[in-house]
Amino acid sequence: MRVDVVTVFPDYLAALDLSLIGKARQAGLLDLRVHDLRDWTTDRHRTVDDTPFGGGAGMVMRPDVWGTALDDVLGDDGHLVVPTPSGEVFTQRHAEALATEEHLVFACGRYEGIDARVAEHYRASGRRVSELSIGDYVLNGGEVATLVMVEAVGRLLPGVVGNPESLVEESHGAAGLLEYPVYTKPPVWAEHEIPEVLLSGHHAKIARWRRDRALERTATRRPDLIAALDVAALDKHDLAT
Ligand SMILES: N#Cc1c(-c2ccc3ccn(Cc4ccc(CN5CCCC5)cc4)c3c2)n[nH]c1N
Repeated sequence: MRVDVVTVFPDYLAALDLSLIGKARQAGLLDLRVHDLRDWTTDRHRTVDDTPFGGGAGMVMRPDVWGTALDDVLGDDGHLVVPTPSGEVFTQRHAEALATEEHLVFACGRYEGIDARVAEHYRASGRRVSELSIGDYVLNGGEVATLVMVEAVGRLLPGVVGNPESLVEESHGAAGLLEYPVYTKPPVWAEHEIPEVLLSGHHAKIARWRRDRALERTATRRPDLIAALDVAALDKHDLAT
């Protein structure tokens, strides 16, 4: 997969040189390129923003600069991803769908956002465009959201995560449940013991206990997920354990 990121803060994406995503890049599993939007400006001040039509606080990012940048970077096959507080909330389902793409281009806005005609223009020209938000809180730009989405998508690519098995059982996995609690040595820490069933070696009981804890957590912390629970997948998951 090729991923391009266009931003006025290229250094923000340095974290993608590290850990699993960094290793995936070195292994050639992920071709990640970060671009400075100002490289497409034409004035001596390398201006990327201007005042908003209709008034209001702050500045808006110019469509002309973004247009020349994205025309260069999108190529024929790029799927444009625009992080924005007004986007659809990004979920594991979005990560799974984006992980099937050959080429993603993330447009990181700043100020009060990118001129709305940019996303409109590429959608109207038949391009796949996803305007996505990573949650209901306000950030200062799209870079943090891009880091989140590139990590969530990148780890789903074949060969990136050592044990693909671990991708199946995760929170928000196939059955849509939160993750069960995990423990490791020592068996007693600060007078806290390990749930006995986990020491039993009885795999069916352990799987059932984990499923029950996941259900409990989900009902307590994310009742909204219970409503959307994929019971069929849960049963399949249940039967498989
Ligand atoms: N993903 C994601 C995001 C973002 C995000 C993503 C991209 C950009 C580009 C600029 N900003 C800053 C900003 C701040 C406030 C507003 C609202 N204003 C009200 C009237 C006109 C705009 C618009 C933008 C961004 C924020 N925030 N939270 C998320 N989950």
